[in-house]
Amino acid sequence: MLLCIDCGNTNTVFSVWDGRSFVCTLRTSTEHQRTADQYFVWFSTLLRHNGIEPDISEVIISSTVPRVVFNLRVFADRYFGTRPLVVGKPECKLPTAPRVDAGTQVGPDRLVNAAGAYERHGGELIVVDFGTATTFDVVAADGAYVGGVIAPGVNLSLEALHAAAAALPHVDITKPQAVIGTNTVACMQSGIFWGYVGLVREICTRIRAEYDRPMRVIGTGGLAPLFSTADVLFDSVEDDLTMHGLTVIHRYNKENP
Ligand SMILES: Nc1ncnc2c1ncn2[C@@H]1O[C@H](COP(=O)(O)OP(=O)(O)OP(=O)(O)O)[C@@H](O)[C@H]1O
Ligand SMILES: CC(C)(CO)[C@@H](O)C(=O)NCCC(=O)O
Ligand SMILES: [K+]
Repeated sequence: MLLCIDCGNTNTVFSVWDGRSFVCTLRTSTEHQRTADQYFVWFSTLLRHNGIEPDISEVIISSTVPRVVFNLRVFADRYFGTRPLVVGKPECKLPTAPRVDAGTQVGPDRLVNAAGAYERHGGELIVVDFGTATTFDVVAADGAYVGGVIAPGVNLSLEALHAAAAALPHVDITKPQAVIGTNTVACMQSGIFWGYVGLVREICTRIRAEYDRPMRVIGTGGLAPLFSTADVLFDSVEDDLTMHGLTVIHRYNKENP
């Protein structure tokens, strides 16, 4: 089985692919101190808890945090006897090379999202991912990542508000009943929720105008379903887009050694 690892700045997700579907998905916070042995204890315990034998023969990693990759490589080697494919490294090929400024290191999660979305939908897409950052990835007709937008993530904006203003509490993100809040929490929730609805709508409108072609918009990440209840922001919402992209890139590398 193939183990797909998506390491974000906040969370790391492990998903086991049996060739047809994801049989198990596990989430842990991203910590660069975590050792290969710690990963294995956590991973094998939870797999067994889910009734799955940790029978992993291949590993693919996408990491936005460079320093966690070393221990994940040791984990793959020590416990599964395999050399992982690491997205963004020269030995990991992409189905279509990105077209960006020379020397730019595109976040591997964005390259993976582009590959996953293209495989499902074909070209001319905007992928919106609500992770630590809210990212927009533009996918051309041939599947290439050709640029995008990086905005602060929803949780990050809320945390910044709480951290910078003594009287502002920590609040959870929800869709507020009204735009005009009549208490502090409601005011903050409204600012974040409707502010991000506007941000997503405006950025997609401007990308479409600049690109000057019809484009479909795919939403992904933990908060995409919540934002899709507010407005017609997305043509489709997919919670497994990054994981799907990892299987696409893995297959491409197997078929094009
Ligand atoms: N209503 C909600 N309010 C706050 N957070 C939510 C809500 N619904 C989902 N989430 C959060 O979304 C997160 C999952 O998002 P996702 O995996 O896309 O990004 P992340 O893990 O936060 O960031 P990264 O991938 O950059 O590490 C989870 O941490 C979950 O707590
Ligand atoms: C923007 C994030 C943090 C989103 O996870 C990640 O994709 C990243 O670190 N990117 C590097 C810069 C870039 O994508 O252009
Ligand atoms: K993510």
